[in-house]
Amino acid sequence: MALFSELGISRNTLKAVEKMGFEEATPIQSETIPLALEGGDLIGQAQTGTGKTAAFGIPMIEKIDVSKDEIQGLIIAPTRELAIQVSEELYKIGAGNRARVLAVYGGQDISRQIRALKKRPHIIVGTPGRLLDHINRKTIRLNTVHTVVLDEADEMLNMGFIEDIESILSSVPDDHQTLLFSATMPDPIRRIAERFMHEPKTVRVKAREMTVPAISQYYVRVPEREKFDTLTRLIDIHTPELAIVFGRTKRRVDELSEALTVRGYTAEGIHGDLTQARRMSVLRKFKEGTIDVLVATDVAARGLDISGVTHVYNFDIPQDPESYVHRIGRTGRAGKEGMAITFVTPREMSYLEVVERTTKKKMERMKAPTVTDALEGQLRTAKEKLYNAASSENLTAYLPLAKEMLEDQTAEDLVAAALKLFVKEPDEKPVTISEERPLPFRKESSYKGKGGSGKRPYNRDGRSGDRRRSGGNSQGGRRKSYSNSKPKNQSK
Ligand SMILES: Nc1ncnc2c1ncn2[C@@H]1O[C@H](COP(=O)(O)OP(=O)(O)OP(=O)(O)O)[C@@H](O)[C@H]1O
Ligand SMILES: [Mg+2]
Repeated sequence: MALFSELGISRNTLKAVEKMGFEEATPIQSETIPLALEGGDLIGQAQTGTGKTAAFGIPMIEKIDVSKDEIQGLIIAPTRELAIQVSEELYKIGAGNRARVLAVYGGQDISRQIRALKKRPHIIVGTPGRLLDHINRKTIRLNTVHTVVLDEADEMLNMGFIEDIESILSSVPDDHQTLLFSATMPDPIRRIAERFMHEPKTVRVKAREMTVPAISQYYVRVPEREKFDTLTRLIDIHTPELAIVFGRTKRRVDELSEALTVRGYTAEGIHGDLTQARRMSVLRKFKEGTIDVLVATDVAARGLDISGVTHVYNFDIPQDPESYVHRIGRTGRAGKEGMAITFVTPREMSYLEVVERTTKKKMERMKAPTVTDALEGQLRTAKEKLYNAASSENLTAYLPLAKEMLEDQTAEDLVAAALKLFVKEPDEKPVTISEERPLPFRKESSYKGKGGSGKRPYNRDGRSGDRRRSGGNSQGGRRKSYSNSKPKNQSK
């Protein structure tokens, strides 16, 4: 860790960073900020949640000449939510300089964006589709841009986005500086990236593992049809502050959020088929804690920084190791702890090995809890909470009533009742979760990294996760529906 004041940045920016509550620079920040300030191209790779946004945001703000009313910085991000989040962070970093930052993304009224563009922003943060739209309408001109950032660079240079990126970059002056950042950078993508850059330097924060140590990682071997009960039991035992459940397809997400709601959890889903207004309102409710469980496709996997996410459940194991890294990286951010649990069906065990080999980290096996386990787990937590409250809180105000109650009822009955109030008993309300086709069986050695196979259908504008498998195994006719009305009393 280094001090921001040692990194050669202006007083205004230093103050802004201090106001954001940052005390010391993270390793990726202290390594890349001075380098980026020198002006060369740069690839920055560091684990999720380690402050890559400020690592490119600070030098970008430093390079903006606010006396010029022109677009000087361009940041491209794969999803709308991420574009908004990054623009907010840039706005904070640039507050001391009064740098104007604007986010442009699909799903928002374009005429509103055109009006905002008339205020002459210095920095534009956008999703590829909407950026191209503005370029074609000539409502955005990039001929004054000197710095370009691709956040989630590997995703942006993957199939489906690369043509958009190429065409956006073709309207930026040749001598611009390019900064690429991501937690993952598979080799085939790195080679593509280098084509876009001029003698790039690579900064890779040295870490033995690709994931942060603050996330404890588990897998549960569980047959497809037992996944839902396993999930609810785990949630009951873990009592997450905020949890994200990742599903493979949009339909999966809809069914899961519906089923969780039926069983008494406050859950909502987010995926690329929802209107932008809906996506934003779900995310806002999740950040505020109005909903505890966010069910999502990979649309929420990259870059989103939501504090308080303590648990990530991969209801379906992701197809690519990179997706795994980004999904679980929604927890364990900025030095906080987190837990990630991945469900693996017996047929999909080879994917687990691929993920582990890529991340260089073994997941620990966790047994699928039975109804009894779930109850015992919850009772342990309830006991702890009661003990803690009894020993650490001031109970004077409650004692008179407590004494009174003990005259009517035995202490045992009252404590038992208090415990019961903490516990969510098994709920048997019927829910429907369609069976997902397992990922195609593959021999471990056949994994070659993504990016070369053209498997991702082209679809513009930030619907990251949903682009991937929207055709394949999502709505195929091979699904079986089953009704999960009676949870089995035990599962293996
Ligand atoms: N120097 C710092 N000190 C304290 N907190 C920081 C610092 N830098 C960034 N943060 C905070 O850490 C969190 C994660 O930062 P950020 O979103 O930039 O991570 P990231 O590396 O881009 O992760 P991802 O790979 O998931 O996109 C944010 O809440 C950010 O405000
Ligand atoms: Mg990021």
